[in-house]
Amino acid sequence: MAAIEGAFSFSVASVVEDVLQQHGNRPRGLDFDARRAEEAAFRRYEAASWLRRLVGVVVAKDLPAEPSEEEFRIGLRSGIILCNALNKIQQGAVQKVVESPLDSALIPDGAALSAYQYFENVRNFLVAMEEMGVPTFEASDLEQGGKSSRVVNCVLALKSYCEWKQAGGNGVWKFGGNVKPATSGKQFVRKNSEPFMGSLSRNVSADEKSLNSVCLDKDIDKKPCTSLSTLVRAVLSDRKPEEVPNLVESLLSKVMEEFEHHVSGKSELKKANNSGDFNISHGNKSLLKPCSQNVQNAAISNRDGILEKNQIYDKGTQSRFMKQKIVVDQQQKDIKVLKHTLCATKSGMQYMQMKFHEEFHNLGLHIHGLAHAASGYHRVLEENRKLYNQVQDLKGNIRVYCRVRPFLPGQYNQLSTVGHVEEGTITINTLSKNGKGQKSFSFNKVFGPLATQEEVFSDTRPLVRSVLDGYNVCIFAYGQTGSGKTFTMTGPNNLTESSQGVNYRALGDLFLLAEQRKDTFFYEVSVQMIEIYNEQVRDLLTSDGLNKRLEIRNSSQTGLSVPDASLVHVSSTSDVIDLMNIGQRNRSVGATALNDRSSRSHSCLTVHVQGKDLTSGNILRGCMHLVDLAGSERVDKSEVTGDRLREAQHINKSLSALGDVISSLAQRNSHVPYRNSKLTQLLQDSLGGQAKTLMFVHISPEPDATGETISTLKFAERVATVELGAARVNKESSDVKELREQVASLKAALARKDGEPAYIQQKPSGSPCSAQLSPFQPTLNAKNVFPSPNGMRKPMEDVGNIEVRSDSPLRQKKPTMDLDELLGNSPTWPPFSNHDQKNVDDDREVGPGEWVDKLMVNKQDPNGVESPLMSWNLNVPEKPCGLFPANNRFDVSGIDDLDELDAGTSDSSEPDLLWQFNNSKLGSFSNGISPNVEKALAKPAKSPELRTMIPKLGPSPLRKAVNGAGQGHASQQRIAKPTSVIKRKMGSRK
Ligand SMILES: Nc1ncnc2c1ncn2[C@@H]1O[C@H](COP(=O)(O)OP(=O)(O)OP(=O)(O)O)[C@@H](O)[C@H]1O
Repeated sequence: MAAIEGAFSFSVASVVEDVLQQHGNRPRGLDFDARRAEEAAFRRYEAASWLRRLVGVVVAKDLPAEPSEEEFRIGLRSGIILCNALNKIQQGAVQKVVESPLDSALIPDGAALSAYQYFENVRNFLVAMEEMGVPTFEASDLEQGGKSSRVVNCVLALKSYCEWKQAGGNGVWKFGGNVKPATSGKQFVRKNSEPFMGSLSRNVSADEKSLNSVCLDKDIDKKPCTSLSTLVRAVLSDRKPEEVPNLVESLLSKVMEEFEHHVSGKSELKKANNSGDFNISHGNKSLLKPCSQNVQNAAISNRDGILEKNQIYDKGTQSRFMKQKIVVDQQQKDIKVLKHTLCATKSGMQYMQMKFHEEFHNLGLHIHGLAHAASGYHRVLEENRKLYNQVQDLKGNIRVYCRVRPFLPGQYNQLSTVGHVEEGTITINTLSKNGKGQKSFSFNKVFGPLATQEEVFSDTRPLVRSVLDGYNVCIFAYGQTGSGKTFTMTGPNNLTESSQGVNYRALGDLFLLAEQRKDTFFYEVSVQMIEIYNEQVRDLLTSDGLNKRLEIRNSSQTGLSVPDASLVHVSSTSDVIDLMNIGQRNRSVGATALNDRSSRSHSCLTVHVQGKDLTSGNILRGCMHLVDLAGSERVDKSEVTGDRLREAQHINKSLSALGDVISSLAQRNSHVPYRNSKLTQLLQDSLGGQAKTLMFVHISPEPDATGETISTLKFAERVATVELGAARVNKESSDVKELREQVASLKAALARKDGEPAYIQQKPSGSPCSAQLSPFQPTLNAKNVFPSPNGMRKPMEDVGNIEVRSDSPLRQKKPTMDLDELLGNSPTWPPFSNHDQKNVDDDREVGPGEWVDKLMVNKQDPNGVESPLMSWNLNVPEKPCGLFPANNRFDVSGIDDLDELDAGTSDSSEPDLLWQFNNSKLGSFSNGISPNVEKALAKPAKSPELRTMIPKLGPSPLRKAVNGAGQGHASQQRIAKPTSVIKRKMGSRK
């Protein structure tokens, strides 16, 4: 029976029950319900233990090995165990298993989240089972008690499917049991015994049975069979023997009926599924007998139900499929559209890329062109700047750099008076009657408030360096008090390397360059430091310097304007720093509480450079004045008294003298009033000579200084227009030459009288110079002595700050006829080393006629020929009848005020002299002396004594001087004074 039951998978117990009911006597003592429950429990245990085995106890922790129906339901309610089991059998059958983070037992049934998760899992499980063709249950079966039998059936069907797969099952697995497909199993279940029959009749397929037989060793598998035979035996045991055959017959026929019903149901199902063969493992059609109408009807209705279900299922699937197809079609269409769009976008992008490249290329070309134009523009600008500077150089203009001081700490919230600063232009915001205005000024360079000391110096460097090439250089700082003059020239009080001013940097640069040139030149650098306070010149390098009054001598042969000031040899920047510290200390000694000396005095650091050319032996001399002027502001004299008033007067005097000199030079006046102040005297060589001059004009940014700022800038603009003589040199040179020739004629006349060599006496009428040159040409390098024809500013080597070799005749002719020098007994500069000291000593020994040398050195013959003066010098000086006393001194008795004399004799500039000269109508004179010369030469001398001497100048006095030992001092003066005057005039053009 058990075999039959197993083979045909329907419930024999229910058949027996039916039969007994038909026979009207239900077996006593038989508890069918208990049996059904027992059977259901066995099946549940089987399902549970299979699940536990399959998914592991850990995953199936909520599922006991032998669960009650409630435990079984709750254990599987989350769907996790089911899904995991299914995935174990068919990987990926349930794509996503929602694992509940909480123990499902702890979650209240009504918890929305867990309910949703369970539902998700269970639904996914059921769908997958459906797709596999495995009988399923309804999700609600897990939610309500009493329906777990269908779940058990489903699990056991899955188990059967698993075993089929494990046994190498291929193709489509066919379920052999008469279990309803997915949703409702009611058609297959008898109404009156649903719970029991559910557990007995469903899912016990032949396959399952066979699989069950595999597990025969387990008691659980034997129990249904055992209980069935026990049931039959129990039923038959209390029957009378005559009842047994009937009972058995009806029992068998009932079994057959059930069997046929089962078979026909299967076949219907098979047909409905178009599967062709009905899977009956041990089925044998010959065994089938005609079924009763009921069974057939049931089977038909069952089949219809299946078909209907299948149709519904198919329809659902189809509609789902259709929907999916529509979606897929739509998506494909979309993809096509997208592809098209992508293509269009791609080609658009390519086009744009191409265009971009094209434009980029064009832009590159454009930028290249612009860059080229810009560099060209910059080149042109640079070229312009160079040309401008060259023109300035050619014209000999004073360079003017303007520097704007930044606001000092605590002033930052003020509005600057400086509107705009460009390369060479500065615009000042002004306040006028008409409201706000602007005024622009142009200079060689303008440094804004942010300019560093290094930047300022870098534009000054070339000028400084030319000192080593033998130029005279003057750099002076101008501006009102507190505008930053000292800052630029020296630096701030707390000096650092980066804040060092022009003075330190200039000296540092000189040493650096001297070092670089040491293979070709030997340089010696010496320094003087003076201040002009209240029109008194004081030495800042000696402690008692403030008490000693020094004199300024522009024509000093030594090249020292203030020969009496200490001249200290320096060989390094640190030497300079030490010296400047001494200078600053000495300067501050003179300061009082009321009077900051730096604001009230002019200070001047003068650097003297002497360089010896190691190959030619030539000596270059250059000097550089670095001047920090007193504050330029106009002092209202009514507001100050006493010392302050005196200071103000002196400052005003010296600065207005500077202004006068500048404007005289700017207007090319014949008279330039250098002598009106010590300052202009000091700067005479730099302002009117062939020096390179740079003025730093400083302005403050404060609005209340606008008035001073404007007047400062106006002054500076006037300074910028001044031409330093180069243009005048050409013109003046020819005149000077003429003068020289006339003097030479005088000399020749003298010589003739004294039986001088024939070449002197035979002076050609046309050119007095040319006839006298030849004998000296071998010993005199005229090229180094005479000015170049174009009159351009030249290195001192060319224009006069040069000494030729010590053995040169020129070297021996040192001018000492300057009045100041004659009177001042000035020290020799520079303190050269031994071999040079000899030359210096030689210089001292040179006596009469030295002025000629000075004249020669400073003014060269444009034709490059030797001047007749030279020949005169070479022949005359050592004669006992010398024109000048050997001690180089005039008899100046009767000239009380040296300043007066000085001013009288050298107040005029060279143009002044020339003007006088032109007016004197020099041209022809008999006996080598023109009356005009007398006039011209006599004019500058203020002393009546000197003036009375001039008319006597001529052959006779000279002759007297040469011949007559009795010619006293006076006659020497008569000659000397005019020549001295000439020399001074020439010397002033140095
Ligand atoms: N370019 C600058 N950058 C920073 N500070 C500056 C600058 N120029 C000047 N100063 C500062 O301004 C103040 C006045 O400057 P400085 O003493 O150089 O003026 P000055 O014109 O020399 O005055 P005086 O006429 O009294 O000598 C100082 O404190 C100085 O450090």
